[in-house]
Amino acid sequence: MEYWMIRSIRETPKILKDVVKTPIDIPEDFKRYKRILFIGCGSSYYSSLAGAYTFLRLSSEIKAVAFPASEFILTYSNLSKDSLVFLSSRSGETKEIITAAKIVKQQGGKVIGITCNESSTLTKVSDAFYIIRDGEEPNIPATKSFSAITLILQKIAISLLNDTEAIESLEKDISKIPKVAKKIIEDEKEFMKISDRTLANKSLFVHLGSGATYIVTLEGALKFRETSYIANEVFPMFEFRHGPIALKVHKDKIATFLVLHKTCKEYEENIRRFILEINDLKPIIITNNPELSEFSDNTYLVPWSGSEVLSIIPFVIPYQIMAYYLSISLGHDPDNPSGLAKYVSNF
Ligand SMILES: N[C@@H]1[C@@H](O)[C@H](O)[C@@H](COP(=O)(O)O)O[C@@H]1O
Repeated sequence: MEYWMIRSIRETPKILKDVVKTPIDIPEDFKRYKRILFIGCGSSYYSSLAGAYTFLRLSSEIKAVAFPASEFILTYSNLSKDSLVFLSSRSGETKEIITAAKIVKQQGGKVIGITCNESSTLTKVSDAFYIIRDGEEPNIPATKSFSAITLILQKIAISLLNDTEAIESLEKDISKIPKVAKKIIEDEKEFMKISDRTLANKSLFVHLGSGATYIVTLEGALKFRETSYIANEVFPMFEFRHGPIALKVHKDKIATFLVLHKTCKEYEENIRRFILEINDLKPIIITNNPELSEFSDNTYLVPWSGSEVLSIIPFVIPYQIMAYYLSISLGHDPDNPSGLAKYVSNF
């Protein structure tokens, strides 16, 4: 039996094509804001991290930061004073998001909503909004909607940069993402094999990433938690050496994912040494650097040659597919994970 989750993943290239074509028309008076907040819950929080990361890497003028909506409400709401705030929510109904929108407006900030649900409460409380057409998913774990929300946030961030040349080159990269996504999805069987070979019978998944791929590993770990109920730990790659490496005593029970975009040559040697250091964990390596593939029998070479900042979508799709097949092989229903709802309606 085939579940909705895999069908949604397969629809990713199609909805990304629409996002690529979506015109970005931020109202002129919103552009004066020099602080930008990205807020979401669950997968939409990780998309929000991608939005903030885009500014962090590419702009020295605009200060951007991402929060889970609950943390914004409890601790950081004063930051929305005079800020432009992107609130992302697939459903547009998550209660923390709606509460956050009200706080932002009370504080004099502007709210831009990003959602797949045009008739949602979020669109009603936003000053402006973007709709992801066909982004709604019958499956509870977000897949194509995660990619689409991530892409629109990154597209918006890029449109607000002050460097025409950089914008042009990044937009070229953006236009390549749907095709690359399609190519990766054609490798579905490969991920099924990795999942069968390596993940069954493990009780802890450890994920190591850096920069954009750190965000990928956060979302990837959430997919495994949601669909397979397995414990997952996520670390910026080299942080693993500062304590968590002690987990190696359980090496037979751990599946390790090393998810890496090509880095500058200067640090390649450090990465090689690190891979040797964790060799006994037999990492699954997901990378676009062919030179790292020799380090494991379990490697997937991501066909992405564009900017590191825009690598989140190409790198996350393998994770979504592996999570799907693991859930199936464990006999779970990936569309309706136990105890989870599409969105949380109370706060
Ligand atoms: N179980 C779901 C998550 O899978 C989802 O990511 C989150 C945010 O939902 P939304 O993006 O609709 O606000 O809500 C629930 O917790």
